[in-house]
Amino acid sequence: MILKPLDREARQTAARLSKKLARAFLNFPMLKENDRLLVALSGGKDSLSMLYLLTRLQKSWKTPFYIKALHIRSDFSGCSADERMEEIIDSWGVDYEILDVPIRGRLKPGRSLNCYWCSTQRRMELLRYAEAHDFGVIALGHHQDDVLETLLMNMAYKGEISTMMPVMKYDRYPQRVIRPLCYIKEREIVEFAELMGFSTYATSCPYGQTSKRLEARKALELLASRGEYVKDKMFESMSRVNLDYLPVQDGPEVPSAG
Ligand SMILES: Nc1ncnc2c1ncn2[C@@H]1O[C@H](COP(=O)(O)OP(=O)(O)OP(=O)(O)O)[C@@H](O)[C@H]1O
Repeated sequence: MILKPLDREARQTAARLSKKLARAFLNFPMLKENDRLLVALSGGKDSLSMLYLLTRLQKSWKTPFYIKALHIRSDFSGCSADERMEEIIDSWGVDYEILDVPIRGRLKPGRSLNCYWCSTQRRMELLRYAEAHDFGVIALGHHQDDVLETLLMNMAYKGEISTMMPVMKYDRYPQRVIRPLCYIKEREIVEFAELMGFSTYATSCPYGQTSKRLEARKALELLASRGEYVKDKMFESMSRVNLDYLPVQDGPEVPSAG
């Protein structure tokens, strides 16, 4: 696969998105000096864009860190990347590894494959690999739209205000999981992937998106039809929780209106 040489527009877009990535690094405790960062690479537009932007940022970031990409290749068709992904990463000079994991083969008799189970298996493999190879941080390619869709889904179906965190840790593992694309919109990634020449190269999982996520996506797009700034406002709202104006049970008897 021949990647397009970066033209002026691609360079400008890369610079704009790198600023958003740097903002995420500055606002959340994503990386420490000399961290070893494992980039989870599906081979799709999001994680490929993330890998490119991280390697770009690595050159100018105030403290050094090491990057390696890991792709988990599963034993069912349509969900794994092929040699084109390897060509792209090779052309960027990034260290990477492909790990074969028999996800379908692990299914108990009578159980069928589903999105949640598969991603949990993948997450466990990433954590195990990170632990075995001394990586303190794992980067996932979720972007701002993913974070906001999850916020809407958790409110609507879980009755809870919560979402995917820009930085988090599992109780049983010392690794940090980070989402460096949390300020970047899906539209921006689509544009960037187009300019970079890997937009047509997408892995498509046959078990696809859940209908709840698709509904949350439609709701988000409807809200943002006034302007994409609405997504930034929604993201910002998560750092500006006004408990005086949320009907918290067991809160003060009569909250003060200030
Ligand atoms: N096979 C895989 N190997 C390693 N990491 C993966 C794999 N599949 C997914 N991931 C990681 O989990 C993230 C979320 O996975 P999901 O399947 O939701 O992908 P996505 O939102 O379509 O992103 P992408 O465009 O990167 O495929 C990805 O961005 C990537 O960081």
